[in-house]
This record gives sequence, C-alpha cells and structure tokens, in this order.
Amino acid sequence: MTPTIWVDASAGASGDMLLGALAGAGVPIAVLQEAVDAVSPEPVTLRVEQVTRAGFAATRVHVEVADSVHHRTWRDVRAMLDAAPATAVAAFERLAVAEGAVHGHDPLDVHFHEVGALDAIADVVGVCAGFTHLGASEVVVSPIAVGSGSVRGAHGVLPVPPPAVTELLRGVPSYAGPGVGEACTPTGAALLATLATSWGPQPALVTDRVGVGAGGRDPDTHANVLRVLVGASTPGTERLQVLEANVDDLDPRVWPAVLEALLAAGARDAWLTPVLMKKGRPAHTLHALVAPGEAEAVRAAFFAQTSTIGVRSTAVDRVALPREEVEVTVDGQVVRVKVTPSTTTPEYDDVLAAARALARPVRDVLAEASARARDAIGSRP
Ligand SMILES: O=C([S-])c1cc(C(=O)S)c[n+]([C@@H]2O[C@H](COP(=O)(O)O)[C@@H](O)[C@H]2O)c1
Ligand code: NI
Repeated sequence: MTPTIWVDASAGASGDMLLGALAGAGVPIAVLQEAVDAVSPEPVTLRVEQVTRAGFAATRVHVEVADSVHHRTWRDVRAMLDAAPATAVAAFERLAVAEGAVHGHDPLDVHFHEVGALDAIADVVGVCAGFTHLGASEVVVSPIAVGSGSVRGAHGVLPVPPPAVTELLRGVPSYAGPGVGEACTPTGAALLATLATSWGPQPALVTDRVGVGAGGRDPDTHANVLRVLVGASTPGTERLQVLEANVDDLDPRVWPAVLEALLAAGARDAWLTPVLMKKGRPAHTLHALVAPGEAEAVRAAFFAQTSTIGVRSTAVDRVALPREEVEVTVDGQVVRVKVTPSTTTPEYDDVLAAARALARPVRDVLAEASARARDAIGSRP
C-alpha cells in the first residue's frame, strides 16, 4: 500500500527543513545526493547532522557548495532541470510565476536572487526526489506558519511574509507565527504548494516513520522544526471536506433544486439544517460533503444557486462501509438497492415509481425490494 504523508508546518517551512525531515524519516541521503548530482554543474555535497532545536532532536541537512554564480534567470534554472523530477520543475515554475507577479516581469525573464543559488536548487531537487522516493499517494499539509516581522536579503528589508511567499500561498491556508522572523521561505512555500494533495490537520493515519527537520535558524521561542509523518491511511478512511454556508434570504421553495445542483456538481452528499442566526433570524445552513477534487465545482454551485457570499470548509475523515448496488424486480418493476454488510436500502425514487405503476402502497414495495435484495445477496455462492 502506498503511504500517506502528513507535513506539520506549524513552525514554518523551508527547503532545508524539508530536506532534514525527509532524511529524518529515513530517505537515504544517497537518494537525495544522486538527484542533486544529476542537475548540478558544480560539486554539491549533502551532509546530515543531528541537532537540537529548543531541546528536541532534529535532523539538519547541510548543502555544501561553492557556487560561482549568484543570479540566475528562470530560463537558466529551467535549462539545468532536465534530469530533475517533474515536481522540481513545477515548484521552480511556481517560484518564477510568483517572482514575475511581484516584480512585474515575464516569468521566463525573472532574475532569481537567493532562490536561484545552487543551494536553493539543490533543496528543491532533493526534496522532490525524497517525496518521489517515499511514493505517497496523499500528501496532506497543515496550515503553514509564516512568521512575523521583517527579513533582510538581496531585495533589502522585506516584510514577513515576503512578497514572493504571499504570492505562492494564494489558495493555501497560512497564518502569522509562531515567533518573529521568516518562518516560511519562498522555496518552502513553492515546494509545499506543489507537493500537497490537500491541506489540513493530521488525517487518520497509522504512523510508521517521523522525520523532524531543522534549518539554520534556532530562535529561543519555539522548536523551529518541520515534521513529516509517514504512515498508512486507516483502512476505509477517506479525507473529505464539508462545505457550509448560512443563508437567511433565499426563497425556501428553491432549496430542493439547490441540493440537486450540489449533487450534480459532484457532492457526495448535500443537506440542510434549520438554524437561528443573529437577531433571531430563522435560516438554513447548507452543507455538502466533497472529495478535494470536487470542492471547487461544488463551491461554485453554492455561489451560483444561493445568495451566500461566503463558503466555509472543514477537513473531515469519513469511514465508509463497502457498498454495492443490486437491481431487483417487484412485480416486474426494476428497483435499485444499495447494499452494505449491515443494510439494504432501496432507491426511493425507484420505489415510488414502482408503487405508482403497480398501484401498491409505497411501504409494501419498499419492504419487498429490501427482502429481494437480501435474498439475492444471500443466495450468492
Ligand atoms: O531570490 C529571490 S528573487 C527572493 C525573492 C523574495 C521575495 O519575496 S520577492 C524573497 N527572497 C528571500 O530570499 C531568502 C532565501 O529564500 P529561500 O526560499 O531560498 O530560502 C529568504 O529570506 C526570502 O525571503 C528571495
Ligand atoms: Ni524577488
């Protein structure tokens, strides 16, 4: 079974913290070194060191290089990445697009300063090779702490988060803290934005390996580490999201069509709960259960079908019983029945249509369809 990874970026993220966490989680340093050697025009050595951060053991990977080039364009870097994992090219492209946006340049002509140096290229290539080596089907990343205050670099003094990071973290959950300084660098943001398959707290996971990665900064306010948990998803558990909005001004006759539209947009389930809103106003909360890939279309349906101006989302774990659909006939009328190890549930629309066609009570058709489904399952060899 392919593993699931959870990245804890609650103290921020940088290329070297990610490299350290991967090495700490058991990715052989030779795997990272080989990937870096495949792209680097000059010798680069990765060296592992066990360090402590605020009293906690962590792994640091030093990238040792005497880089003779200090500024590279995205064009230059792109030409170096032919032998790199596709995710490394994608992460650097994100950096180029973000830099282009903040400086007002075409991404191809962007001049990288620190992020174009060979050590940053080694971070990106090594981290992407490490994730490829782990072969995870899911990479869930926590909301990212970005730090606070300001940082000094080739661009002079920049606010934290610096412009490139704010651009890279569009659409990504992030927040200030945990201390003063730059907790999330452009390289860390670009890597996580590229590698994450979803964002949120730790999913249900049987943890196998834990990597604790340190960078160069060691503030005394907190353990400045990024953690990587590698494990197996709890069997039968799916990571889904619940989208929600409170609505107090929609013609109530529209609600059935709204629920139908959310299901048509890909929601696994959609439902309403009556609520009392501020000032004692009666209203409804509209809920939809969605897989990460369906969230955007279902969110668009919230906005198109209702008067809401905001949609909340919460990550949830769902354990679902295995299910299958069987078809039975009741007096010649076809009824679909959803069967799980503990239930048989006839499709209500089919039952209603059959009851009307047969001029029989709905509850009789319901009971007969359930019984026939149980017989059909029970008589299987
Ligand atoms: O290299 C470039 S062009 C660069 C752009 C920006 C902007 O926000 S714009 C910021 N920085 C700073 O460089 C260092 C190193 O970043 P890494 O991602 O290589 O660790 C960091 O302090 C950035 O804020 C560089
Ligand atoms: Ni820049």
